[in-house]
Amino acid sequence: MTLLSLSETETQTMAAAAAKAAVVLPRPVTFVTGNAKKLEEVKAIIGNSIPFKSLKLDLPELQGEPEDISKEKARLAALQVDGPVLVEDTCLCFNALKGLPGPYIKWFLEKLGHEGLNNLLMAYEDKSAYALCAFSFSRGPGAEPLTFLGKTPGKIVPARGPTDFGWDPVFQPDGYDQTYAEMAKEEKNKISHRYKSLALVKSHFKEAGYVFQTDDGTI
Ligand SMILES: Nc1ncnc2c1ncn2[C@H]1C[C@H](O)[C@@H](COP(=O)(O)OP(=O)(O)OP(=O)(O)O)O1
Ligand SMILES: [Mg+2]
Repeated sequence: MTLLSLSETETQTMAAAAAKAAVVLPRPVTFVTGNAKKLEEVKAIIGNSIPFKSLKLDLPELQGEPEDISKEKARLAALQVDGPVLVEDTCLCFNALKGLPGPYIKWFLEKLGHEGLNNLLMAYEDKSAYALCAFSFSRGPGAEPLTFLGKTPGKIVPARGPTDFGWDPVFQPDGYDQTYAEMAKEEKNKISHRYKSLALVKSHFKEAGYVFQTDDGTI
């Protein structure tokens, strides 16, 4: 048998090449979100590094741990899109409340507003919190999603700055005098929970070397 006559190094090289064989994705990655502001940030951070389009869809979210919610969103999105997808779920976690509201921040914010979020911590001296972003990527229906987590520590403060993006006015990242809302977009996009998890997504794409198929060949 030919294989038996190969040296150990040659066999290893072949195995490494096979493992590195490029995975072909049938189309660009669709980022599925119902949140226009999120999309804006993702576009600004990803740039041209990943062939990418978007779909406005508010996917149902399972209850549970952030990573599981994000993975399940990716499974649902892959079925809807019938192709490769990227989704994101954001949590705002208060340390005094052992991580809550966490993934439920959207509903807490909607019902309680910025002042209400501050009031939740009134009985506690510890105002520290962290923003957690979980991106999940699925290659398509049935493929197990990969999850990339980014975390930015900070504290909850009375609202300051423009109020056009969710809880940004009440979150002040550690090492800064400004809230997320007060910071310049470019500055925020350099340190945010979303930036950190997207950096992991980008390096995964670089390592995996996915090949994207288009109607007239591959890109
Ligand atoms: N800097 C921020 N990054 C992400 N979300 C933020 C930020 N500031 C405020 N939010 C809000 C938007 C939502 O109310 C909540 C995050 O909930 P999440 O389910 O991840 O978003 P969403 O439902 O608006 O979009 P999606 O359709 O992607 O789930 O936090
Ligand atoms: Mg949502």
